[in-house]
Amino acid sequence: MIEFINVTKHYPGRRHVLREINLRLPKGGMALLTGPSGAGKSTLLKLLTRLEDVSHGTLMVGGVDLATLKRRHIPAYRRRVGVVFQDHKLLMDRDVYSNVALTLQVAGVPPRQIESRVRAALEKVGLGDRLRELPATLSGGEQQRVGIARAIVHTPEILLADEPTGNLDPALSDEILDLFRDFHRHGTTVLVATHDARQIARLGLPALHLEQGRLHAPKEFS
Ligand SMILES: Nc1ncnc2c1ncn2[C@@H]1O[C@H](COP(=O)(O)OP(=O)(O)OP(=O)(O)O)[C@@H](O)[C@H]1O
Repeated sequence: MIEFINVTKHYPGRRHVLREINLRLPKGGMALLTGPSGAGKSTLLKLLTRLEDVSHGTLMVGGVDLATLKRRHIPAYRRRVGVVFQDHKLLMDRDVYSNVALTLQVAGVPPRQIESRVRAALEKVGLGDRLRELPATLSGGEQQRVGIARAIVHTPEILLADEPTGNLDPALSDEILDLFRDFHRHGTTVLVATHDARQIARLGLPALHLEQGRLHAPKEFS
């Protein structure tokens, strides 16, 4: 469960970016986060990953109050929350396998577990036979799949994505968003920020709409 209770966020020297957000996204639920550029979508996702702190209010994720989460517990928390970015932030001089394995190595996962987990994650995104290729030899959609494999290799409870199809053509966008829906069907809580009106209409998923820092959500989410 993700729960925002009267959450407000402002950056130093700026007026409020998010205002009194109230939201309950149940465990295993999926929603799209929509709204115009600058509405605060990325900021809301950054609060969930503890890249930014809440200014006022309470944010609970899977029973954890993020305001009181100790710095030393942040890495363990982040393993419970996978994140996919628009520009996938891959290491271009490392192959597909290494890009995904690195996150397990950094987390101190025993080396004998790493190979099977990386292979399983890459299988899930349809890249099980591309392990030794460099990102530059993959299409944009395939690179995004590597980013998704990296986000799910810890089998997170929650998967967040910030404009994951921003650079992709419509067919590839469909594939990527269908992949997120598959993870949701397997029990992962999924929140995807997008301003792609076509996807919003096609997926028929609940839309949480941000406008000038205010959230407009269907009744069951508030
Ligand atoms: N680190 C920061 N410091 C100060 N202001 C910021 C910071 N990050 C974002 N902002 C401001 O907060 C507002 C919301 O930005 P945010 O990136 O959350 O919006 P968004 O809805 O994700 O936009 P886009 O769709 O263009 O990515 C913007 O006015 C932005 O300039």
